[in-house]
Amino acid sequence: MALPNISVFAFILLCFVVIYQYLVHPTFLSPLSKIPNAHPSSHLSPLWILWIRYTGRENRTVFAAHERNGPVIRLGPNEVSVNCVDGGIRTVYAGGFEKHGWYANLFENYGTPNMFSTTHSRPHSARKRMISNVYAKSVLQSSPTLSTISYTILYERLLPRLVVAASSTNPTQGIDVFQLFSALTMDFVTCYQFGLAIGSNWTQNSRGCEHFLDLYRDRTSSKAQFWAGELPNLTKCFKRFGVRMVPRWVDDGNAEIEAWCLSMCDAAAQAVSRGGETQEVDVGDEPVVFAQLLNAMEKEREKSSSTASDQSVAPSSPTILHQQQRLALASEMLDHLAAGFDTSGITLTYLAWELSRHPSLQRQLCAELRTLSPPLQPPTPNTNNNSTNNDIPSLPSPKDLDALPLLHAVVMETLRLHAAIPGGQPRVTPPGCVLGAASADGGGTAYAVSAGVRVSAYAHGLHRNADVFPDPEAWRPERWLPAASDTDDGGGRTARHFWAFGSGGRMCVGSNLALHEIKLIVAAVWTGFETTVLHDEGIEQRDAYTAGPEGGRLVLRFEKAV
Ligand code: HEM
Repeated sequence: MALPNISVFAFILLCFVVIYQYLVHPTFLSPLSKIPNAHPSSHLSPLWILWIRYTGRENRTVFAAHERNGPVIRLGPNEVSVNCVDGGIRTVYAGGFEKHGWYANLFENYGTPNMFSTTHSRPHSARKRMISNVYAKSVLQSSPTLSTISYTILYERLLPRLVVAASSTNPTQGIDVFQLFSALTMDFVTCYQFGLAIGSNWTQNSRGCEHFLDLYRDRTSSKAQFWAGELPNLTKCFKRFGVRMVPRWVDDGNAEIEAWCLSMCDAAAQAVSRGGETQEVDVGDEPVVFAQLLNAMEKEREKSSSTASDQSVAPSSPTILHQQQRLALASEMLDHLAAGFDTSGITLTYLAWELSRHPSLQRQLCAELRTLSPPLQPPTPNTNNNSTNNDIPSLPSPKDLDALPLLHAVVMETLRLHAAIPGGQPRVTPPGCVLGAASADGGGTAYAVSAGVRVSAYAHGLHRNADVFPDPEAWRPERWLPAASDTDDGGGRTARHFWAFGSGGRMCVGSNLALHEIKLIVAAVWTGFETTVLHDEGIEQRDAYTAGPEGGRLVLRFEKAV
């Protein structure tokens, strides 16, 4: 008789524990219970937000939930989202909260961490110190290598293509600029990483570019990212039993991309060692980013081997890299290459789309670009002496380019409305975290949040705050002109809400390179040409972490500007 009583008692106890753990605590007792739910089930289970992510609706849905419930909302039992500056991005990102494991799940290459995928602050800072110098604005603006690369890409690769396109008499013929801009930005970033001789030349190799973009889109497809990023253990477990949540071709494509980047790294390592021996590397062929990281790693290795008690660590030659170092370099390079080309290509595509639909603004921009000395336009044939040689063109100064107000406004407004990374940037709360802000007039609420909670902000939502950006869905570059910013504390509020590059210690390290190359490319296109839209079906932005056009293309017609 005693046994059944014990089992009944144990069963009832178990029910109580389950009810407490999964219902009472998350609903009433957890510090998060005071935060408004994005969905009626958010406090009980992560299933709703997982489903929203799986179906590719996260950015829009989370923003709509913020509109209903305020700047701090609960997405799941252990997850919140913030959509404000004070008590939001200032606390989380400027506060140095560590990255969530989602980054390591998705962004490691060769099974090796890199700056972007590293979750903990200390190893991240060590890597950042090694490399960030080459992306500093002053270094980029004075780099003879970047200047040679820019000249080659714009004058020898891009402008001849545009001249041919603009001389076509067929009014239905155009250029897929999503592909063209992806090619150009890939060429910029890989040539700065590895030098002109090793970096890509996709601006003149559409087939190669198309093949890579196909592989890359499989790698970044919503479903592949969902399984690998959100449910990595389940995905691995399924795979062990032969069920592939991420299709084999995605893994094969990844392997091909990794092999391509590794081959560029190996070639760059050889170029560095040849340069060390002969000092005869052309300025445009210097592998700036790769060499910077390689040298920093070598210094680090020498320092640790001289302090190590075991002095038997063999010295390495840059050409014979240890496999571990070789993969660490390649993982970093592949990350910069991917982070760099896709985001800038997307930005240029939306900028081109908006400009092509705003012809009068296009003409104003053209006039501004023509004030540059020299303007960045196709070389004119030298007719004075009947010579067939063209005048040798040169580039405008980076500082003059950067000082053009309308160009800057057009770029900023595109980055606001069509942020290339509109998705959540997940971090983890430390102990003693408070989110949201109680204002002096009694409005707003501050919430104490326990440690270990996933917290994200989204550029998609921050950039649609109608108090800061009136009529937020409209593309209005004038918001960023000096006259407009005079009206709101000198542009401080708009600047604080601008989050296209993130903020804090994990903010985009390549933002200066991105802005520089984007402005150069815009100047090269719209100084001498006018564009109109031929095909823009599928131009809506994907709802994803990195978000290009749904249709994967935008076809524009190019004509010579008068
Ligand atoms: C328009 C162009 C670009 C946009 C909108 C952009 C945006 C961003 C954002 C939002 C982040 C933070 C992401 C997060 O924490 O989840 C980031 C980080 C990063 N970006 Fe960019 N990016 C651009 C161009 C570039 C370029 C050209 C490079 C490299 C050459 C680059 C390299 C990186 C790296 C390495 C990180 C990680 C930084 C760290 O963890 O310390 N990005 N970017």
